[in-house]
Amino acid sequence: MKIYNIALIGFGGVNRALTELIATKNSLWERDLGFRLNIVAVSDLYLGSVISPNGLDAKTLIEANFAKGGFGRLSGGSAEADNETIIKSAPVDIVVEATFTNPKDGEPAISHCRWALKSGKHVVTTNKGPVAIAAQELKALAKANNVHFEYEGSVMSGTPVLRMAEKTLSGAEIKGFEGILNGTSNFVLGRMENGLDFASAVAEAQALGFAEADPTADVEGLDVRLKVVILANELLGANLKPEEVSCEGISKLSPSDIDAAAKANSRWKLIGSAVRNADGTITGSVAPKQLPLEHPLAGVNGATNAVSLNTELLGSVTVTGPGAGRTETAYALLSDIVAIHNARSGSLAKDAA
Ligand SMILES: NC(=O)C1=CN([C@@H]2O[C@H](COP(=O)(O)OP(=O)(O)OC[C@H]3O[C@@H](n4cnc5c(N)ncnc54)[C@H](OP(=O)(O)O)[C@@H]3O)[C@@H](O)[C@H]2O)C=CC1
Ligand SMILES: N[C@@H](CCO)C(=O)O
Repeated sequence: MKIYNIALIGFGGVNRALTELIATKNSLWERDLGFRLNIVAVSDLYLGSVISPNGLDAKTLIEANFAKGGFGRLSGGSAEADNETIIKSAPVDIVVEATFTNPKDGEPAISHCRWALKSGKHVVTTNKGPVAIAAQELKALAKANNVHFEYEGSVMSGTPVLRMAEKTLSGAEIKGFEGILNGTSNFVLGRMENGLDFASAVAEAQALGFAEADPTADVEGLDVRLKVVILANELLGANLKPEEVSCEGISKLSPSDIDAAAKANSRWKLIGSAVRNADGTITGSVAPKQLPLEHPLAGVNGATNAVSLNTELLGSVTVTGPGAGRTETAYALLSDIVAIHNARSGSLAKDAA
């Protein structure tokens, strides 16, 4: 049985949810997946950082109500978030990057991933910045250092879309996609249809753990823009940068726009899409669209996301599932670790044969 030592960078909703899963499910994972996870280091802007080579108790990490700088009171702890030292020096196999997504330049998360990969550590992340802005560089670094860079949760939370397409749609010739790719804005639009005002609906999405640290990224479409870039680059072989994707969010939609759509048997949805043009170039866009109720994406509600992949050989293939949520996104991290475990176990078996 394998034990993976891990470092958590950022200890907000997602990494706390992963810690809760570790506290309750390690024995199950040992039996069903063939590994356990051992948290050896944590670093968080608010709480500080801590390294404990033998491992930190996951239950204590969750239940202790640490104050600002609280990790400084632990053995091996500091009141400062010394990410660089933790990432480079902690004796871990996997760095779990779940700090805030910076839609402008992806930092500091890109540096976190770089430091980890250069130190020979696998990276699993739900952070969209490094994947949308620096995937090529980070994948090359991973390859050069014989480690993995995995990021299933960067699109549609724990709902498998990147790995599903890569593993099961090879040869189907994906020509484009359109989807609902932001849980917060979809949730907000639904709450507004029920008569709630925009600000209260955003506050609800924040309380439920769907929204970004700065929810402007959700409602102005910046988060979807990163996801369109990730999907286009991964599934269509594009080389898009976020600023090349046109972007409009939902903040200009008024209650009367929402009512007018309902009277016309339709619904506003924030749609992210990309298409391969006749000349081979790829065009991506993010914009609110008024969809007739019979449209397949019109019935996707709350924080659920869906993406329809337009393929040459299969026609349209639609994947639907949670697009946000703490535990749902922690599952994406687990799925990345399972992928690493299976790939490493497979190559060890091949070496032994
Ligand atoms: N929640 C969700 O449903 C989903 C989230 N994601 C992505 O996963 C990541 C984590 O999300 P979530 O846990 O919800 O976000 P949170 O805002 O709850 O947590 C992020 C944590 O990281 C800390 N942090 C921020 N900057 C740094 C830094 N430089 N060094 C160390 N710690 C830092 C924050 O501290 P402080 O609060 O003091 O700033 C906070 O504790 C984000 O990138 C998000 O976009 C992806 C899919 C779904
Ligand atoms: N804030 C994002 C999280 C998932 O990336 C959303 O609401 O979809």
